[in-house]
Amino acid sequence: MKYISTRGNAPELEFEDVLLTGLASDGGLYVPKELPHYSLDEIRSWRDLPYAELAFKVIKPFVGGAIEDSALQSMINDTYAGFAHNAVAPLAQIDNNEYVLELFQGPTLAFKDFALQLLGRLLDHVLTKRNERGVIIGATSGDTGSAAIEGCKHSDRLDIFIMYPHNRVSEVQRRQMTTIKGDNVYNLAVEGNFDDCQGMLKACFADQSFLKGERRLIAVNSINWARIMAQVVYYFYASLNLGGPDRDMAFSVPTGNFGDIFAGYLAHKMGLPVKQLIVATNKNDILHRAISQNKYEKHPLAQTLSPSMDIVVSSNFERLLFDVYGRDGAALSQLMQKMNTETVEFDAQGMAAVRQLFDSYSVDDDVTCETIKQLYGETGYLLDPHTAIGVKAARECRRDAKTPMITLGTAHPVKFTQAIEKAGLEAPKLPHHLQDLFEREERFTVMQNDLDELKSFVAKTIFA
Ligand SMILES: Cc1ncc(COP(=O)(O)O)c(C=O)c1O
Ligand SMILES: N[C@@H](CCOP(=O)(O)O)C(=O)O
Repeated sequence: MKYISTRGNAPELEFEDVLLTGLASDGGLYVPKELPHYSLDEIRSWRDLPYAELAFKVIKPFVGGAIEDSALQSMINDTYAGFAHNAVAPLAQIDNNEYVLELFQGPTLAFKDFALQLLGRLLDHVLTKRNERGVIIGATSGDTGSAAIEGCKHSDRLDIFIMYPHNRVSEVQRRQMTTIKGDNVYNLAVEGNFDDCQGMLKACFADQSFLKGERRLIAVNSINWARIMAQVVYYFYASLNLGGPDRDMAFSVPTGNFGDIFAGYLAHKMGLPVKQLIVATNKNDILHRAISQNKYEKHPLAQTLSPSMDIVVSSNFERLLFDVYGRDGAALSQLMQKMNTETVEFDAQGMAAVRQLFDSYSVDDDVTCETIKQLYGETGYLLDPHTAIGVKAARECRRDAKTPMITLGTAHPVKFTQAIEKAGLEAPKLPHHLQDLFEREERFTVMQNDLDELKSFVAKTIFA
């Protein structure tokens, strides 16, 4: 499998090199040159597979021959054996034909575990084979950070630096990152927001001279293709468990960096019958406005009760726009420059095609809390605020009642007790493995929103 950059001016890479990078050298994101496509018969034949076996089927073509089958299958098996539920991604029914796909059964209680617990293993495997060391710099609004640290903390091939917006993640999220003991783990509390952190991360890829050519810079955010690849699997899994591929499915996806919903779009392009994908946003609704009004206009980032989705510059939207612009890297490159500084209207025909599959909806904090309360009252099922935004959007945007509607349950409610309490409900208890989280010692460094400070911190640490 070959990978190309969305901006059309970077070398084509094979899987291993895509895994060991982040942004392409032209500033774009890597995507497969050609996607695998499956017939309904092939997809149907996967119906009874356990999650890890299905994951192997879906992931293998993206890896190509880069990793032997037995090693790949065993990394996948080990990854999902660490999840709390035997089904790995169980479906909870919340109404007639309406479901939550629980993607929070992994060790850090958010959907990020699906890709990041595997990514840590893949990175370690490939770096060991090449006898190389890598530096991870990651940006998180709360969940990617802890999942990446959990996935990479055992690797002596990696140093991992995670930037998060100081005082803008939940207390559980922060403690999940800052209490991990590991000589290779550094938490950086940046005086800024998630966009600032992600902006610095991208700037590090653009100029890597601070690593003196001695270390490889690797991304754990969804700009890394391997993240998206692993997230495609659960769309197939959910559908197959509800009668797919012999019926259409609709998915509502709490959205920030557009990685998770982009994985759903890929599943559809790979042959899975998907009737509707709903982009569910909080008050940071740039994607909702872009899709519903064809107007891409940045508003200042708002702090909400769903902090993981407090994102304005949504990286993976570029991967969708690449298709909207007929995979023309030069045209997209110009467009992306324009989107940094101007309000942009996208190609009308391309956006009309997008709207055949995508709908969007924005939910504010009050309605998020009302949704948590209402669903708990109806069913006794407790939603986290991000998933609540998905459920609300699903109910508002549903096109028909016959198609099963699956909201991606992106996090466990215990991570976001502020919203649960604001909804007038009692916060759940931490699971057993995190029971002493509030007694553990924290380690983090507060840092200005300053690229030079970040680069010199990283360089000083790894070359000490
Ligand atoms: C709990 C939760 N829900 C939803 C999202 C949004 O996912 P994406 O960034 O892939 O759009 C995130 C983070 O990105 C998250 O942590
Ligand atoms: N919500 C994320 C933000 C980063 O998104 P990613 O999927 O690109 O890693 C977080 O919780 O960190």
